[in-house]
Amino acid sequence: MMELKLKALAKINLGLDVLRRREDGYHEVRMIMQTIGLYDRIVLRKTRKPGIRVKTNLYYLPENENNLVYQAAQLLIDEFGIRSGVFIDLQKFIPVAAGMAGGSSDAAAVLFGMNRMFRLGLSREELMRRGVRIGADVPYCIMRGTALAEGIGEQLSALPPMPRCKVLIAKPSVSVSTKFVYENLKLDDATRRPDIDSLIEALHDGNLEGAAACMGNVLENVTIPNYPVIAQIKEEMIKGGALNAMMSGSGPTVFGLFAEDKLAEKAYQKLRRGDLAKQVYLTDIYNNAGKRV
Ligand SMILES: C[C@@](CO)(OP(=O)(O)O)[C@H](O)COP(=O)(O)OP(=O)(O)OC[C@H]1O[C@@H](n2ccc(N)nc2=O)[C@H](O)[C@@H]1O
Ligand SMILES: Nc1ncnc2c1ncn2[C@@H]1O[C@H](COP(=O)(O)OP(=O)(O)O)[C@@H](O)[C@H]1O
Repeated sequence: MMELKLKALAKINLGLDVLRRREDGYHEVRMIMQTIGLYDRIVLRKTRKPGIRVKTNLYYLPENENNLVYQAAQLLIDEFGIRSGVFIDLQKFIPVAAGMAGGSSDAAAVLFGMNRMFRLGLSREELMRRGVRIGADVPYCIMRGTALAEGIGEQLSALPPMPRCKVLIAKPSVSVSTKFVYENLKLDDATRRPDIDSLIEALHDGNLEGAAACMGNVLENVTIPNYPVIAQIKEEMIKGGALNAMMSGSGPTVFGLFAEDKLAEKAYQKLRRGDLAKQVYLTDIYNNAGKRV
């Protein structure tokens, strides 16, 4: 197999709670992860010339070892002494630095693809264990679907799939670094925390409205005071009929869940015409096979 075409799907966090700060600066989390239908396209090609070459359609993304796809390829080349080279063509559609695990999902796709291309024989779990060296969200991006993520995000348990609904995505043009958000999170009694257990219960019941009502992201305590546009987008989605709307990951992307396709389409058009967010998408919930539910 000389060439593989891969899709790297984005995620949203239906719930995100932080339990404590560890000695090494990382945080122990409890998050509900969900794959959605927004994706980057990756073409992975085997080359006779050794080494890794990366090409992307976004001028501001690195094409060297700072790109997470480069790191994913390097990891397997080193461990397995792979002698051919690889060319990775990365076409980005997932908003960058947005809280949607775009880079992590690209890395996950390359790990998955190289495992097949070079017949390394690694199981999904073995790939996941390697992925965490690249980023806390990489193991989940290999697993996909609906999952509870604990530890720093790498301890995963599958959950019953999120019921079908429309997902409206809006990314305002502000940049927020994940590191900044975690560093500025205060975990005192005044902090509003989501109830992750109730969210899990609603998923077990297949209850969309119940799950939406339990959504919450503790990191909004840091980002909303700094970027009020996030709260404005949430309000607009809820006014437009969303069951609920919330920031994904460390932000600044906001997503809204809609039970009715028509309302979702209307809210999508309105946000696209307005000026709260430049990048606006309407998509669906995806499962762990990378298919729409
Ligand atoms: C917030 C979340 C929620 O899914 O996602 P994004 O907003 O990035 O999509 C994740 O916890 C982000 O995971 P990821 O983006 O893979 O993190 P990494 O690259 O490993 O770490 C970036 C920085 O975030 C902080 N970090 C990350 C994960 C974690 N559990 N605790 C942390 O404190 C650390 O300061 C670290 O230096
Ligand atoms: N393949 C990649 N896609 C996107 N960003 C990447 C990639 N490789 C490295 N990066 C760097 O990682 C940073 C955050 O990436 P991204 O995964 O999009 O955000 P988030 O973790 O918020 O979902 C960017 O600033 C970018 O420079």
